[in-house]
Amino acid sequence: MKPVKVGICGLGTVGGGTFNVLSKNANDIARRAGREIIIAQVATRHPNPNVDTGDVAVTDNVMDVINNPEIDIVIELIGGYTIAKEVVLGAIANGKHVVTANKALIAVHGAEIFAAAEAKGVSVMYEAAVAGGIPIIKAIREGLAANRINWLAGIINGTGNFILTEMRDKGRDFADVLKEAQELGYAEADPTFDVEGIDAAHKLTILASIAYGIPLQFERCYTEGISKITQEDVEYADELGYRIKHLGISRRGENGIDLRVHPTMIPVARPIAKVDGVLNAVMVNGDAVGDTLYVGAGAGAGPTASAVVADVIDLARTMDAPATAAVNHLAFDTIEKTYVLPIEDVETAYYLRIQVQDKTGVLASVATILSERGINIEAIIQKEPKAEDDVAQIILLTHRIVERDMNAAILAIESLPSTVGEVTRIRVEQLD
Ligand SMILES: NC(=O)C1=CN([C@@H]2O[C@H](COP(=O)(O)OP(=O)(O)OC[C@H]3O[C@@H](n4cnc5c(N)ncnc54)[C@H](O)[C@@H]3O)[C@@H](O)[C@H]2O)C=CC1
Ligand SMILES: N[C@@H](CC=O)C(=O)O
Ligand code: NA
Repeated sequence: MKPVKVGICGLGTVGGGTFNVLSKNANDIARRAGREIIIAQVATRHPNPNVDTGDVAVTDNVMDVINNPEIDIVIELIGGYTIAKEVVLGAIANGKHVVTANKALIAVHGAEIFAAAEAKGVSVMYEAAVAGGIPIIKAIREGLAANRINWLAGIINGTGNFILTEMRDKGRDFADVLKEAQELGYAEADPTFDVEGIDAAHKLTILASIAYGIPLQFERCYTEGISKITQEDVEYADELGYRIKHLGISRRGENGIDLRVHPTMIPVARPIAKVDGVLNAVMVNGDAVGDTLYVGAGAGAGPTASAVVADVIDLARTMDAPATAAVNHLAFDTIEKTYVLPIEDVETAYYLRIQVQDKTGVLASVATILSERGINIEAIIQKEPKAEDDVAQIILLTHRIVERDMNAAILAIESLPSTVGEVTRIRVEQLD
């Protein structure tokens, strides 16, 4: 069969990894794809010291790649919404298939991109966009295709998981670990996307869309990052038999679907609680299969390139087959109408940490506030002040309650004369 020619736009962490995997494993890849895959051209702003481009044509103008008539597949690895979008839409307009790792672009502009691709009869593939090297898109779309998906939950940001793990295991400082994650190529160009949960929200938006057949609706995803997690909370979680993980969670309920990214306390006995460092993990529950768990590296050159190249191989296998319709995300005429629940309507259990000046009678007042709102307490720890001028702490685990009621309870607790500062709240999930 005629070789497939690819053009790579962006030669940074993922672009460099993709170039190297395509070059190093060329023979295995050709065997699996049933044809040779040749890198015809690369567009990049900066050279990559880890890549020897040899005699491959290199340009600094992405339009050279998009307009190169030899190229069948454009691989977009620049990132962001501007040039990346031009590259993707330009490639589609020129009748080329696209592979991208850009979750921000897919989550926010996916509907426009997939519509353009459908109209042109080409495919846009994005396995690398969610959970890096884990073939989670393939698992949900193909492996679990028989199921009605009930819920999914995952650690889907490698940088965040790396930070939380280093904080817990080595007591390291947040900023210091983030810097290391950036040096290792895990973090987004703007690392607030990682630490404030935006990157995980992009990924959850994509996962939920495929899992439930619903539109991409990033703007409805509740998003909370890890930047407010303290060493204290990490230690108290341990004491209670829990781990704090930054999770993306989506559950199909009677009244709608929840779509939320936030720090979550999960029982230490759950396998996902032990998924540490840059590893990602996604649990998916389907009505026929039950619980499934997928674990692997969520960021970095090699793991992400693994997913990018797998998409290229998939395309190489199928793109010239007669009557092969482009597979683009969802069939648009089957998209389900759904209601994404506002976070106030979502029900979870809670960890609360309340700082108090004088404990006498405070616990009773807190218990009254909670019970008046139907909130049951599961466990309590009280911590004496560490120094004379320090505050005492009351740590509570509650049963499940709708967030609106918990918000009201927290406001009331914060208004008590002996409460100091804001109440810390972390949502708790059993994941069963
Ligand atoms: N780093 C990681 O572990 C992962 C990254 N991703 C996604 O992959 C994409 C790329 O990320 P990284 O490789 O980390 O970024 P990077 O910053 O390391 O690389 C970006 C590349 O794009 C090039 N570039 C920027 N503007 C350009 C322009 N106008 N024309 C030509 N080239 C241009 C730069 O020179 C650089 O080579 C992003 O969408 C990111 O979200 C997805 C999964 C994992
Ligand atoms: N910045 C992202 C990269 C992969 O998607 C992460 O840390 O997970
Ligand atoms: Na993936």
